[in-house]
Amino acid sequence: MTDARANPAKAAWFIAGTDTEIGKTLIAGAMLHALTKTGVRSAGMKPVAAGAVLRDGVWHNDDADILAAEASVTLPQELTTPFLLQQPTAPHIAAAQENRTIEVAHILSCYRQLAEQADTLVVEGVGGFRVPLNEREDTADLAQQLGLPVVLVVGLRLGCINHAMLTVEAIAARGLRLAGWVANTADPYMLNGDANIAALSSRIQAPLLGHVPRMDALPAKALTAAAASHLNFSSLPGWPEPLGNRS
Ligand SMILES: Nc1ncnc2c1ncn2[C@@H]1O[C@H](COP(=O)(O)OP(=O)(O)OP(=O)(O)O)[C@@H](O)[C@H]1O
Ligand SMILES: C[C@H](N)[C@H](N)CCCCCC(=O)O
Ligand SMILES: [Mg+2]
Repeated sequence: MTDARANPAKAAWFIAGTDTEIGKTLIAGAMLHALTKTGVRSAGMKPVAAGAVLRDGVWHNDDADILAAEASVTLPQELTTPFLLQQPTAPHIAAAQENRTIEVAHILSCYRQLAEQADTLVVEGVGGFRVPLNEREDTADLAQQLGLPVVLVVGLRLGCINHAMLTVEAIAARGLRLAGWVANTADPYMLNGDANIAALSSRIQAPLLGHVPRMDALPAKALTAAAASHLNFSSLPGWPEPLGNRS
């Protein structure tokens, strides 16, 4: 089987999370924001998006729109989000409601086409790391078949240490490289946030890319830029040099 690994020229990362609604899109958007600033062609992919609204005859999903707004190249939504589903629910259920079947093979085909048109790609997962996509496959299979280094977003709240360790184990079990992790404040009232980050740091064998505090509600673009200011992605494999350093 050919897979996305066959294209070594591209730098790309898979954004996984400890759960749904813990900041994957925020961090993926921040990555794209930082990539776009380096001057490379950047694109986002949210291959499976559950929850869409119809505006002016076009189906929109917030995650897909946030990633597209931060990317430096505009690519067709049929490629960046091949499975755009209406209901905000578990994706295999949302797909069944529309008599559709999510196919990882189709996502890989779209990914390869995107990789021809961008230098860097940020691929956001859906929910936690083992969300079913169909009767046979889940998001971990998608990550494995893409073969990308993984960035894990840990949503800081009580219970996240266990969720993070289970996710780290599942990533390793699929032979994937955990390239870095982000501590994102999901619950601003969590007790002992720093001690929780220290506990995670001592157990996760990958660099901490930064700690994003709980920020004020801002428009999506401002929130993404604010998140980026707390993060340093330069240790990620394939991360481009800043514009001024390239010859
Ligand atoms: N550090 C933060 N400060 C302020 N708001 C945040 C922060 N992290 C996340 N949010 C907000 O919380 C909500 C959920 O975050 P986000 O959409 O990034 O989660 P997700 O993990 O991508 O969820 P999904 O599984 O649906 O893709 C969003 O409205 C986002 O702007
Ligand atoms: C709709 C939501 N925001 C996500 N996009 C989908 C999360 C699916 C979680 C499924 C599960 O693990 O039970
Ligand atoms: Mg998201």
